[in-house]
Amino acid sequence: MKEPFLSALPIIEEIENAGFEAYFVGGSVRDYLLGKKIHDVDIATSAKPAELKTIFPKTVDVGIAHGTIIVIRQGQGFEVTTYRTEAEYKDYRRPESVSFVRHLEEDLKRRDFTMNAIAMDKTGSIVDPFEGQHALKNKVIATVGSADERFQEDALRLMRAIRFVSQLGFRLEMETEKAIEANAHLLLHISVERIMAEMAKMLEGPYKTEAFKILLRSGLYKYLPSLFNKREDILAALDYRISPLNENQIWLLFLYLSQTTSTDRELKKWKLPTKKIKALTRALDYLKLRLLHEWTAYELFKAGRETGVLVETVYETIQHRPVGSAAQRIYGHFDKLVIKARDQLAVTGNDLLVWAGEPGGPWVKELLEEIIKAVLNGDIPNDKQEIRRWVKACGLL
Ligand SMILES: Nc1ccn([C@@H]2O[C@H](COP(=O)(O)OP(=O)(O)OP(=O)(O)O)[C@@H](O)[C@H]2O)c(=O)n1
Ligand SMILES: [Mg+2]
Repeated sequence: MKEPFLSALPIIEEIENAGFEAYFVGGSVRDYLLGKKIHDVDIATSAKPAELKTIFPKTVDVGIAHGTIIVIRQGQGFEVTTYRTEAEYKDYRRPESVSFVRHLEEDLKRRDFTMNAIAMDKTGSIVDPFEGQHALKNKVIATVGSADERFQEDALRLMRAIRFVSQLGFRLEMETEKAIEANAHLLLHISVERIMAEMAKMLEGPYKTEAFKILLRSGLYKYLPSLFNKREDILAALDYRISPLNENQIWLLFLYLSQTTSTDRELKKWKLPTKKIKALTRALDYLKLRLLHEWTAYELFKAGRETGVLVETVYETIQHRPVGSAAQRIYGHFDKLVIKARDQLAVTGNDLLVWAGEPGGPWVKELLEEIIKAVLNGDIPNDKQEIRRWVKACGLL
């Protein structure tokens, strides 16, 4: 067995030594069987949280009502969850509390998709009562048992199904897709934060074009917080071009396509971090300029490298051109800028004050800006005396 399972093995062994069962479950087993990179291992056990606490001296309660604790071993944390069932799902969300059960199969039965309902013991043997391996082999996403029931237990699974399409390129089994359509409205019961977390993963997936198609076809898009939710026309027009774009690039493309006049409000509805909202709003302004003309040295300097790449990539997408060389082009442009940061300018605000012999004020910042523009545009070299001469000659001082 390999990492990261290897370092979690002692946890399973200690639980077994205490007379209980424990298995690797969920995404780690799925990704392992797919030969993909494994993020975090989840362990499911027949031991209840209180019993786990007698086995392990160091634990952290993270979701004890859901039966999840973190076991700390040699400074590393492992999520261990007691077998549980769907007895008390309410309001189409994860339940407030759960009923614990003693059999693995009962636990696997209430998981979302067959590919996520596979368990693996400490020797690497697979327990797969719902034919999850078959689904992996056939690249199919299918719910465990009744699709309506699974989506009604936790409507976030509607989004999860589609984000797995985006990440894995699998297709949805027919009943599962029909149930997404029939239950789409239940997404309204799910918090924006949880929807956003799935959306972020969806936007990073290599098969996002397909995911968007299903979002549209199933009608699920109508129940998203904003931006993607009203524009059937835009969603229908998205094609292979969006597949190389990352999350930020897609938000920017969408802001542009939607022609929204209230970027801030639309993005706030998704509860995006304020910093990200600001960055996207700023990028949208540069994108509008870029659509009018080629970057000027001053604009690129003001935008900065990262925003420059973001804007240029989306610009190329809008122009129906491949985005492959956008970043390199911006880096090349940026490298040629006479100054790349304000502190590289040969004069400071203080110099201006001394030259003018006048008290400070907004004029200092304004004049510095004029100088920066002139230096970047190549009107004057970045040299203190030359700048002084230029400022005087222009009558700016
Ligand atoms: N709404 C949900 C969320 C999770 N699960 C179950 O809990 C496991 C772990 O959940 P999570 O870590 O959220 O997702 P993963 O499938 O592990 O995907 P990822 O690789 O993105 O973590 C899933 O595999 C699935 O068995 C579920 O049944 N229903
Ligand atoms: Mg996981």
